[in-house]
Amino acid sequence: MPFLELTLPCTEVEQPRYERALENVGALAVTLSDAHADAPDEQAIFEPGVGAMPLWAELSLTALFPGTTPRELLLHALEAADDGIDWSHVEFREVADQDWERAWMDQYEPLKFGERTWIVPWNHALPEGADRDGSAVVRLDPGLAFGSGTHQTTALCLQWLDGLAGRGELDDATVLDFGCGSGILALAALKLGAAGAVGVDNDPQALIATADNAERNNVRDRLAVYLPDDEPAAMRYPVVVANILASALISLADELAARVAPGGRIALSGILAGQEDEVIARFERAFEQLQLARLDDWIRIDGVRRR
Ligand SMILES: C[S@@+](CC[C@H](N)C(=O)[O-])C[C@H]1O[C@@H](n2cnc3c(N)ncnc32)[C@H](O)[C@@H]1O
Repeated sequence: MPFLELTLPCTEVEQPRYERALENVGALAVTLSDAHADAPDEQAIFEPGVGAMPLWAELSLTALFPGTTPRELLLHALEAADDGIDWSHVEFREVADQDWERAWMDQYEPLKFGERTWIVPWNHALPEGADRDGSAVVRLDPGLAFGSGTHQTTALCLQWLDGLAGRGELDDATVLDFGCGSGILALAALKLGAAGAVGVDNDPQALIATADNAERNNVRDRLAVYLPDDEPAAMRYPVVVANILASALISLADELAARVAPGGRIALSGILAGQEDEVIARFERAFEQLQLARLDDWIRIDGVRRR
């Protein structure tokens, strides 16, 4: 079935409001990308996903509607949904479904993180090295959820988990993956020795992708998935990883801190270089030994929950 694709520029601040309006008028999927990613390579790095995050300074928001949707009617509906937004800048084009959803996966190759962590596309042969004893292999089909391993923010979290495993700090732990997307981090933690994992996401499609990937990796019985309000509030985790936007980390700081057991560890990702001080300022009361790691323009902050 062909789709009608709507694209419009937006800023990180505008993004949630725009996304809400698009979803309210029935968008099948809403995706964000770098407004200046013209080169095919950059487009390939972008991971399509319902509820994917704004990860760049200037964003382009793209929404998908059934191909039969009349454009004029859609614009009227958007104005009715939120007349405070200037919808005159939207652009339309028709796309075939395979262009939209999965074309990028043709370039998806196995990836190694740290000493032993492998992310291998579900349909790909196991690469040399991944079959060695001690390797932790996650078989992944991100589907429409964010989290294939190709984004720097995910890579920073996988490297962190791999490092914890190297020091035996995941053994028997239950890991909370807040903003689980495809489930990539929760699954990596399980493969690296965690006893259990909990994936939380506010996008129901991400929870489906996470559960499917858990089945694919034969760890479904050790992984629970929840929408944020359903996750048992009394749980305290020795290891928490949250790869969401800096602004979301800042507003969720107290909630996330409350989830980490005293002496437990947290890694925060999705932070653009330049945003780290603001994030540290919100987390330093609850966490000590804060450390920064950087990959390209992206920062990871990790720390230990004060006792
Ligand atoms: C950048 S993706 C990370 C996916 C995966 N954990 C990874 O590292 O690749 C962020 C995920 O967080 C989810 N998310 C964003 N804000 C959230 C919130 N306030 N509560 C729960 N999930 C959220 C999004 O739906 C998305 O799946």
